[in-house]
Amino acid sequence: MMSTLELLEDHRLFGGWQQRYRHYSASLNCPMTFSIFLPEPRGAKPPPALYCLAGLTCTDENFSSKSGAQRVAQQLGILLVMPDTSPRGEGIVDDEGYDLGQGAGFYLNATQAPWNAHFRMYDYIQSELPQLIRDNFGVGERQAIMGHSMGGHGALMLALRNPGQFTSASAFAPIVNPCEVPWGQKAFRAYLGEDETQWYQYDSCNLLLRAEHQLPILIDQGDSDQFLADQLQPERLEAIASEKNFPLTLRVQPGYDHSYFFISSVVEDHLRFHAQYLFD
Ligand SMILES: N[C@@H](CCC(=O)N[C@@H](CSC=O)C(=O)NCC(=O)O)C(=O)O
Repeated sequence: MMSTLELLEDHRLFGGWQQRYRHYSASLNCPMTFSIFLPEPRGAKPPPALYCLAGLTCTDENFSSKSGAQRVAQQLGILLVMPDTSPRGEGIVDDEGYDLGQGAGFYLNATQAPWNAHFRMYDYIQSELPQLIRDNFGVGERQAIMGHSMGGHGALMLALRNPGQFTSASAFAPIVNPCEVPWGQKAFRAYLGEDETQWYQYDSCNLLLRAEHQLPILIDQGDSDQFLADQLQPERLEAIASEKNFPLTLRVQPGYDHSYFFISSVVEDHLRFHAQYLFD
């Protein structure tokens, strides 16, 4: 069934258009919102899409209002898709912690009650939303994915699990080994249950160990990030990549923390990185 889009906001921005839509999601079984940046058309070729996944406590509006990515997206001719981070609203189960429930979907398909009624962010980002974007916007075939923190986990995990779907992946301060850190363990136990073998399919370190298909990956990490030691540790993924000759670049940025001030400082590099693979 084709989902109807309700336009919520429409702004001119850097020569393109920043819009926000609501639609009914069959994967999540509830209404969802997403933001999208449409660059000004150039020539007959439609723009490629870059999916931007946000982190814990975020909606689609954190990336759209704080990253500053649209200026370079307009220059390069890249369409940005900024999804919400979970199902949300009345009637959707939640948790009192900021790191579980609404705002903390972890880009997976929950198998455990009560979460499994709505929390299917993996299916939403992997197939439902890209199809919706293709059906409703002029968009090219190529797509790439990036994300921050929990969204960095989502971007890397989705790219590693779906060979050929994304031309490149990048992340700002990602959770790379959720099976081994408190944020991931709490979420995976609640959403996927006690059987840890069910967790591995959503863990980028585990996926990279087994990956047979390569794609270019860029990771930026601030060394003053308050979550670096306990939750992130991107050097774990870098070590596996180096062992496998996988094209992953980890850049450690001195003095930067976990905030959108960090993201906005390096986001231009990420768009230019993806542009190398999104265009002929
Ligand atoms: N409230 C929490 C921290 C929440 C937080 O820092 N969220 C980050 C993403 S963290 C990993 O996914 C974020 O992007 N916040 C929104 C923003 O606009 O900065 C705490 O108190 O520790």
